[in-house]
Amino acid sequence: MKIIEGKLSLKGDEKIAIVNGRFNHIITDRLVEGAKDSFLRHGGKEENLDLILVPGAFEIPFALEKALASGRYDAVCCVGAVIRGATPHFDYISAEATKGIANVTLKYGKPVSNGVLTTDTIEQAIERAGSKVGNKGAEAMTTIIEMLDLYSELGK
Ligand SMILES: Nc1c(NC[C@H](O)[C@H](O)[C@H](O)CO)[nH]c(=O)[nH]c1=O
Ligand SMILES: CC(=O)[C@@H](O)COP(=O)(O)O
Repeated sequence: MKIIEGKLSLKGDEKIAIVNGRFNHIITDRLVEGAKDSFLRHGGKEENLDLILVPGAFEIPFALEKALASGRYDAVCCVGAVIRGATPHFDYISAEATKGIANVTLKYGKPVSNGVLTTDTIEQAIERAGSKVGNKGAEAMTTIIEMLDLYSELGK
């Protein structure tokens, strides 16, 4: 059986954007740091990495659409932090952000990852932004690095 999977390495010329929802920036700043660190450690060049900032997770799909439509990027890493409050707002924001990212991704056929935290508590978010559970921003970047290599494997 032939197994086809992407390697965790970049060629060095890949142009990647991070789309970050600034809401809960105490958390999302750490997710961006993790994503950037993963990009550089896997062979990416800092001049090929753009950071696109939007107010919150709800606006991520819009920025993702514009970034991919521009043709400037080989892949996009989305990060954000939706943390439950006292009203049902959490359910709507997290659902729309997730659905929006998925819908836009399918439109362009380029690797996109979803590093948007959806947590019940700030503690859970802290644990996923570079402490006990890891850094979901770094994981999201590593995902598109693997997917970029898989795409090139499949395109051969
Ligand atoms: N509560 C959170 C939000 N809310 C803001 C929305 O994302 C959006 O910016 C607003 O509704 C205006 O359109 N955003 C997050 O990223 N995280 C939250 O916890
Ligand atoms: C995810 C949210 O929108 C949430 O943080 C807002 O908090 P609240 O539901 O208390 O207004």
